Amino acid sequence: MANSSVTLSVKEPITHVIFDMDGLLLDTEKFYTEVQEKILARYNKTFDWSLKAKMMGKKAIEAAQVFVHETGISDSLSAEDFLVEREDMLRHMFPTSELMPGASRLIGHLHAKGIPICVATGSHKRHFQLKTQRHGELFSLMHHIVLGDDPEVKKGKPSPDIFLAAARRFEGEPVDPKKILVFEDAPSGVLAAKNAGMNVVMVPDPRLDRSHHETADQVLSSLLEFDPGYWGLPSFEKGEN
Ligand SMILES: O=P(O)(O)OC[C@H](O)CO
Ligand SMILES: [Mg+2]
Repeated sequence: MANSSVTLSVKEPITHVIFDMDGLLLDTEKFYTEVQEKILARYNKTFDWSLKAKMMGKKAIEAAQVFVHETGISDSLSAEDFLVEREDMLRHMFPTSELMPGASRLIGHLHAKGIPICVATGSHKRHFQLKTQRHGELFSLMHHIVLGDDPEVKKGKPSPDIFLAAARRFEGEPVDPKKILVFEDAPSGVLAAKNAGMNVVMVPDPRLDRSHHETADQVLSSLLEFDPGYWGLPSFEKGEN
């Protein structure tokens, strides 16, 4: 993590914000973990956080390839068959998705202050619809949403593709990446934001190895801890929630 004593005088004030979705705005990473634990148990193997760290944030097929190869089950289960099997369980779980603490307050605040905000998620369209079906009002505050199966997203995170596509879709002149703040929970997402030349606040699951924190500009244990003023964004009003 960068030295927190760095002051605003050497940092461009943030004008635009990009949010990751799974594990950052929505508490959906637990569904992937549960399903992957179940599948691996069949092969007498356990799913751990070092494997989770390599999969999270990625496009479905990219994560699936990591899963079958890293666990050594690729001769018995192809990445494509893993996705079919996983899908059957996930589609029942996703509609129950809940917001992460502080997500609603932060999105509402930035929107009310006129800060352009958007989502950049590795999730594809069908999963996005299932996960957000109870949260339409909140997601409607986003200027735009870039999904993992968007034609402009050639490669998933840690490629910068998705964040560069998200930046291009804001109104007006091209936005300097140094003025964009990305919120991420996944190591691949943090790297993608840095590869795009952007600032990144990481809100990692506490079970993730701390070595993954080092690339982020700031690490928080919850969105509730975020101080907009530190980044040159409008501060929360007293009592705002
Ligand atoms: O974290 P996101 O929103 O990029 O989503 C990526 C996958 O769908 C889940 O890890
Ligand atoms: Mg995520």
